[in-house]
Amino acid sequence: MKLLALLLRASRGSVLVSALCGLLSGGSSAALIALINRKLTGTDIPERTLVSGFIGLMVLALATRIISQVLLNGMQQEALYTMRLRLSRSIVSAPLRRFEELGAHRMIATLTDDIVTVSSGLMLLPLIVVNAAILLGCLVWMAWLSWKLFLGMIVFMALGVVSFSFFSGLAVKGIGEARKTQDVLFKHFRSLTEGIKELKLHSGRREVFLGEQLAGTAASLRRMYTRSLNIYSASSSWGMFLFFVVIGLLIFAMPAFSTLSLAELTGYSLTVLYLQQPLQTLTEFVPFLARADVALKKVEEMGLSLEATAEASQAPPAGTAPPTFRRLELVGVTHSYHRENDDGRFTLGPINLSLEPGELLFLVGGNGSGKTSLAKIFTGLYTPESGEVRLDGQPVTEATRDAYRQLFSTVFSDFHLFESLLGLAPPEQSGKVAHYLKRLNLDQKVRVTDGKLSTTELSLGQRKRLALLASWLEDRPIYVFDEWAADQDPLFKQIFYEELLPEMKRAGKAVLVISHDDRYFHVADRLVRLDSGRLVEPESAPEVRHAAS
Ligand SMILES: Nc1ncnc2c1ncn2[C@@H]1O[C@H](COP(=O)(O)OP(=O)(O)OP(=O)(O)O)[C@@H](O)[C@H]1O
Repeated sequence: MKLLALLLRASRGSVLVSALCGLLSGGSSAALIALINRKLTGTDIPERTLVSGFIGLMVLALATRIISQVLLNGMQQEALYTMRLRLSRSIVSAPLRRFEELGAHRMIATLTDDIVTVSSGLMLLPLIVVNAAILLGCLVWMAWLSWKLFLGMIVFMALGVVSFSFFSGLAVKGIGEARKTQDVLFKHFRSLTEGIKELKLHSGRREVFLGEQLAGTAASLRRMYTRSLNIYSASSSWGMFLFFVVIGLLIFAMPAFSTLSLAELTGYSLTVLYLQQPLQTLTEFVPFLARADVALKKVEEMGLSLEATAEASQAPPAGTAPPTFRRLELVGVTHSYHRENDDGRFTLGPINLSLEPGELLFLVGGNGSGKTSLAKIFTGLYTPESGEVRLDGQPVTEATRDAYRQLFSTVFSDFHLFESLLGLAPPEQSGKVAHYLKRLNLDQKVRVTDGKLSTTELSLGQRKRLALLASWLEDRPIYVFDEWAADQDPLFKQIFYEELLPEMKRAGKAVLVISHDDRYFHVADRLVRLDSGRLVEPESAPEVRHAAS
């Protein structure tokens, strides 16, 4: 079972000690039953020995149960911790394109739902060990009481296990199918939270979304899980039925066929009855374990699929000065998007383009012409399918790509604003941060304390200014702004194009600006235009200035 393998990976030694304690605990419980049995059916063992044996076994069962559970609790939390971190690292290490293809909704489903399901499954393991040990101990006791009855009992148990496994196999298949549908449900949840305004404003769309799409998927999930759980319930009830058949046979049929004493039969029946509780617990846990197993498989598949494509390169250690450059070139680079079940295919390139320190390069073109995709190749977020990215004449390779990315500071149009500046604003930089906030006209709105932003609940334009602040603090040699000014008011738009960009240029920064603001194209040193993924003849800045005026 995958769950057990997960724990074994966390600590083989602790699993063994814990399993041993669990076995001892279960064994002591079974021995208690044997002792009670003896006492009830009459024995020549002295009363004192029985009482001290009873107390000793009780304490042993308690202590070993606690040790077993405490050890397993520690291990399961350790395993979860490792799993969460490993998966998060795999997500960051996977190529951006792989991440986009898998889809954020799937990763959220795995990081949250699957990991919680695995966690619940792991919590059951200590109880399973203890109950399995009780079962085992009772079986040993029953074999000792009468091996003939024991053989009969084993036949019934085998029948129970085979039929239960058959049915639970069907149910596990159903749970696997349901898990796939759960990904679709998470996609709908994402649309629900991100499209809340659109849904609120249009009752017709809301009803189609909630009543058909979301409800349809939720109903499929309900049907699949109910079916699986019903199969489990039926097979577990069938197990209980077999159980009573055994008791019936013991009480009514056995006396007719065997010479067993009443005391032996009573002892046997008592043990069989006691067995009901651990058996029931074990069968009831199976669906949860099956679900946890499916979830763990999903976590591992996601991890493996991300790790299989993980980038091998390593960035220089954090805190080292950002690298410098003399010339960056794209030589014949191409990129295309393939989508399953979609004939439409967008191809970018081949593109030849260069950038040098102190240069303001504007990248313009219609919607969907490939500007953002090109910026992703430029910054090393996408690997070109063909052609090369060259830094100071040297091709950027798999091994150097992460280090190459450290040249850039970007604000993409779907930027993310972290709540803290993540180490970008140590106390000695506080004067600089205050200066930038004032420059961005945010000093009345936002404070930065211990690197943490007082708020990110701001207008889109203001949030973009904060993203620019982070970018300034990164102080990298190359800046990329993807339609940064699109959400700024006219005054700040002008400040951006006519003050901030020229300042960056004077500071020796190379800046790639993706823009639709033709009023400001004259600011560019060079302007290149993309049309359906192809660079059209670069226009010179003076011509553009003429066209814009
Ligand atoms: N994640 C993606 N998966 C598949 N196809 C994509 C993806 N992103 C973009 N595309 C395709 O690539 C084409 C270029 O997209 P891109 O975002 O690079 O254009 P753009 O020039 O930046 O557009 P805009 O001005 O609207 O921002 C689009 O037409 C789209 O079909």
